[in-house]
Amino acid sequence: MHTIKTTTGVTLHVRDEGPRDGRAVIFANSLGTDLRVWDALLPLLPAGLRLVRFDKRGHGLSDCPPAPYALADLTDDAAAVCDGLDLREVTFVGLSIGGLIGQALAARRPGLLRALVLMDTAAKIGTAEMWTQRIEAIRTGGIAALEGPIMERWFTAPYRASVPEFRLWCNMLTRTPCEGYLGCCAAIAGADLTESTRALSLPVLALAGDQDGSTPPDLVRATAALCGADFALIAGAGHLPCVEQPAQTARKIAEFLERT
Ligand SMILES: O=C(O)CCC(=O)CC(=O)O
Repeated sequence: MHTIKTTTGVTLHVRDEGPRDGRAVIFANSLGTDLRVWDALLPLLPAGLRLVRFDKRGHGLSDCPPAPYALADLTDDAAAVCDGLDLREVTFVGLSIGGLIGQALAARRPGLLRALVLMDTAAKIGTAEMWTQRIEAIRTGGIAALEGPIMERWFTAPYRASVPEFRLWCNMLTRTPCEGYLGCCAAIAGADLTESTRALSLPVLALAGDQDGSTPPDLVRATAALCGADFALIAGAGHLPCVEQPAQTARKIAEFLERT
């Protein structure tokens, strides 16, 4: 377990595993999850990689400054993790809002990133109106009030019906600090990376769960087309393919690492 303190004084929870001289791969989690979202995936990746993951602000064990956050704040945090660990030629794997952070970091620090994996994400996620409604609903009823519909977007029906760990993901979501969740909602609401993502020139792989209800496959495919990314569907997964189909997801990432 490591900590990185950003220049604005936010302490981030970081895990840094694998050989220090291995190829650096950093993972950024989604809204309402923490770095445990990568637990099933990481052991399935090729040996010898340096695997770094962190809880974005307001999630997991990282500090939770008051909402709202801007995508630039979250991007600064990710840059602070890379710089704090002296990572070079980084492959960035970002899930949903983590993918927004990856796109923004690739545009801002082209020399830092070697390749980008965009998992169940887009250059723009939802509309400002949709996020305002979600923020109001959570201010009124808490995150628990939205658990049912969020879980329908995150996981396929068979997973929700029969996998015991499903309850743990519900708990992770509803135990996310409200302020952290709302802060990140504001960051997503204000983010439209269409133009900067169109200008990216690094290798990009876009992945989408074929039953993702949050960032549906067509939305992810459209973002892939913007930056000339390879696109692949993960069969039998919702918004979190790294949880629901870790072996398929690991295979796609391993093939991408092999050729980049
Ligand atoms: O998962 C994210 O990071 C944002 C996209 C989203 O809306 C997730 C959800 O359906 O709650």
